[in-house]
Amino acid sequence: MSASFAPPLAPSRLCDSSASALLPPSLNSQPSALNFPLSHAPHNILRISDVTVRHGRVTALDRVSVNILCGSLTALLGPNGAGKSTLLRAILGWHPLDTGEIRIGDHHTHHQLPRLAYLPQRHLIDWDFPITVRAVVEQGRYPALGLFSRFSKSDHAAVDRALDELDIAALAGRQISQLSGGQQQRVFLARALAQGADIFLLDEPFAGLDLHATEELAHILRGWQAQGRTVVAVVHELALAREHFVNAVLLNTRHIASGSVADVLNPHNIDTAYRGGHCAHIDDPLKLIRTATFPK
Ligand SMILES: Nc1ncnc2c1ncn2[C@@H]1O[C@H](COP(=O)(O)OP(=O)(O)OP(=O)(O)O)[C@@H](O)[C@H]1O
Repeated sequence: MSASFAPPLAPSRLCDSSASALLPPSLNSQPSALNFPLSHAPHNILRISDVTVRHGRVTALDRVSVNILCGSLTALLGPNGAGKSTLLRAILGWHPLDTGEIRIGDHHTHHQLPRLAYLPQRHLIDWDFPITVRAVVEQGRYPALGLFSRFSKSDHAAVDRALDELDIAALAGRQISQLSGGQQQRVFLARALAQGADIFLLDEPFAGLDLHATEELAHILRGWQAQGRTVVAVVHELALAREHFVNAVLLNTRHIASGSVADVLNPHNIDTAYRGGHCAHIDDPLKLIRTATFPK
């Protein structure tokens, strides 16, 4: 099954031809924050067609087709083992595809990797590693540097802008181990931003965040979307997806549904995704929907 959808909000500014004129002054004065040319109209920035990924004998994705519109804010949902992380990693080119193809716009992903920024799951990051906030954010510039290249003024400026945008400039000298979970998450988002990417693949960015940090992160992601950045985030809580996201993709090894959050998270789709797959222990999908519709 294939799906293509437009966000219900205004078209992405970075995705249309008048983008630079519409950008907020803070971004207009920061040309190197975005390293990629602006296109002429909203379009499908991620084109995932008939993708199968197997890990040995396990089929993680089975002929999944879905398009993600440029400048959209999309929650990627599904039960444990549904293939969400595999899909993000496949987009990054880290898993060979058994069938199908993934394109960034009209191009193969390997020509477009600098456009993609990835936030791994929290547990994959060594938070005790002795490194400062600024040094983590500087890592975002490394892929663009040659082997022995030094940081240029524009690299330092990109790091400064990312620290400012995530409001963590005051923490630049601190060790990441000394930060709260919400602050740590901002550091890694700043690293992604410093890279100059315009497509953000975030694996469970809300995991472990309290209500306040969740609200702050959602605010940041909505801001990115308003600026025309494309955000795809793995989300486990349906209520969170309903409250903070515009679009949703529901997976359970196969594509179940995609479109606006309201359309995707209906009882039928949730039942199909969570009962039909690995999560038969969820005995009341309607309860999930009630929770999703009326978050406490
Ligand atoms: N490196 C690997 N080797 C073998 N099997 C893997 C590997 N990575 C993932 N899998 C399997 O592929 C399937 C999809 O895993 P994936 O991590 O993509 O799911 P997920 O939806 O992200 O799950 P979760 O919500 O629990 O993080 C699972 O059955 C998982 O056990």
